[in-house]
Amino acid sequence: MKESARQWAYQVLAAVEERQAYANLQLSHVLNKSNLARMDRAFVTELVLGVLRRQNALDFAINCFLDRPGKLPKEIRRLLRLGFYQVLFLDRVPDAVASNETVEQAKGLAKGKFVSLVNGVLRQLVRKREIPWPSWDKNPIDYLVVVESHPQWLVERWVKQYGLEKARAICEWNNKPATVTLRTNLLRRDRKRLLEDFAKEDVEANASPFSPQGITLKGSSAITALPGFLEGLFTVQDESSMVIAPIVAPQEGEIIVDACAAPGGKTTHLAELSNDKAIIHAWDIHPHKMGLIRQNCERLGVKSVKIKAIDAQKPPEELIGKVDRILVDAPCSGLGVLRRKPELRYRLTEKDIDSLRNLQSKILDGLAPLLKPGGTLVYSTCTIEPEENFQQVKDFLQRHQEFERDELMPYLPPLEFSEEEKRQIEKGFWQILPYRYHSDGFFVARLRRK
Ligand SMILES: C[S@@+](CC[C@H](N)C(=O)[O-])C[C@H]1O[C@@H](n2cnc3c(N)ncnc32)[C@H](O)[C@@H]1O
Repeated sequence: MKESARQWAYQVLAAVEERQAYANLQLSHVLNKSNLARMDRAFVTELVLGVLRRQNALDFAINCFLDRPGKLPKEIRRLLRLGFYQVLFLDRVPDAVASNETVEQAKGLAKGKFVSLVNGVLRQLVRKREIPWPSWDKNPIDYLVVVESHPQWLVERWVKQYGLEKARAICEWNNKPATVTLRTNLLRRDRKRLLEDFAKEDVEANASPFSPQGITLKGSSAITALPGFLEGLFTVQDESSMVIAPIVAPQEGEIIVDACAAPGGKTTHLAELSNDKAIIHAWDIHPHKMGLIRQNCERLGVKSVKIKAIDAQKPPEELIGKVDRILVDAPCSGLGVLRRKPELRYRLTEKDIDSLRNLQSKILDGLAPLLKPGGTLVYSTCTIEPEENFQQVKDFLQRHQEFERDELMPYLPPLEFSEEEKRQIEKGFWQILPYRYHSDGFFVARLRRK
C-alpha cells in the first residue's frame, strides 16, 4: 500500500498522546522509517506540529458540530483534528481533498463505525465555516486558551506575570513555525566562509545578530544534507542558546564545569570559545545521554571535554575550590521553547514548576563549593517562569552570601535592548521573552564568587 503523509501524521499524533512521546523525536523516528518524498515529509511535519499548536482551537471547533462531544472516541477526535486543521489552517489543501482523505482514514479506525459522523461533521464545517470563537475584546483569557491553544492555568499565570498584551504576544509566537539556526564551529571555519559555502550551494542563509557565529537559514533544509555537516563545520543551535557560552567566557587553560550538559550544545560552544584548550567537565545525570555529548564533540573535532555521568547535586569532592567557571544550564519547564515543543503545554502542570525549582536550587547548592574565589557561575534556563529564573537566583544569593551578581552587559550581543531589559541586565540577569527577538525564550544570570 502506498504510504500516506496523513497516515504517518496520525501515527505520530497517536504516539504523542498515548505514549507521551516527544513530537520532534517521534517525527524524525517515523520519517526515517518512511519512504516519503521530501514534500510529503514536510507535510507530515506541518500536520503534526500544526495540530499540536492548535489543539484547543480544533477541539473547540469540532465540539461546535457535535451533539455529545464527550462521547467522541479519542482516535476519532484525533483524526478530526487533522481534518479540521487542514480545512481551517491550510490554504493550500482544497477542502474537498481534506474531507475525502479524512473520511478514507476513518474507515480504518474504530471498526469504521464513525465514517458517517466524520463525513457529516466535515461537510458541515466546509459549508458553514463559521466558528463562534471567543473574542479578544470581550474575553481575552478564553481567547488565548481557545484561539491560541494554551492551557488556562498557563494563560492566567502569564497574564498575571506579564499583562494581557505580552501574554498574547508570547502565545502567538509559540504557534509560529520555528526557524533553523546554526552555530559556526570556530575551530574549523569562520562564519563568512561558511556563508560563502552555503551561497555556492544555493542554501539561503544570513548572519545572525545574536552571535558572531550564528547563521539563520531561510526555509527548512535537511540539516545533515547541508554542505559541511559531516565535516563538523557547524552545529544546530537556537540563537538564544548561542548567547550563553560567551557569558561564561571560558579562557584557555581554565577548569570549566558544564554541569547539565547533554546533548552538548553549550559544551562544544565552550570548547570552541576556549580554542579547545580549557579543561571542560561535561556532566549530566543520565548515563544514556553521554553518547550524545560524545557524538557532538567528535563531529565538531572537540578534544578538551571530559564527559561523565554525574548528578550535579553531588559533584566530585576533589574539585572543591578548583573550578574557574561553572555553567548550570538547568533542567527547567521549557516554557520558552513551546514553538519547538508544542505538546509540552498540555503536559506540564504548576506542580512540575515547583519540583523543577527545587531541583534547580539543589543543583546550584551542590555546585557552589566547587568555584574558586573570583570564579564565575552562569545560570541559564529556557523558560520564562520567574520562580525558575529571577527568584531562583535571588534565593541562591540569599543562601550564599559568598556570591554576588556580576556585570552582564559586556558579554551580551549588540542588540537594541528595551529600557526594561537594560534595568534587568544592570542587575546581572536577562530574561529573553520568545517573541522579543524572534528566538526561543531564555533566562541567564552571571554571578561571581567573592
Ligand atoms: C536544558 S538541558 C541541557 C542542555 C545542554 N546544556 C545543551 O546546551 O545542549 C538540561 C539537562 O540537565 C540534565 N539534568 C537533570 N537533572 C540533572 C542533575 N541532577 N545533574 C546533572 N544533570 C541533570 C538533563 O538530563 C538535561 O540533559
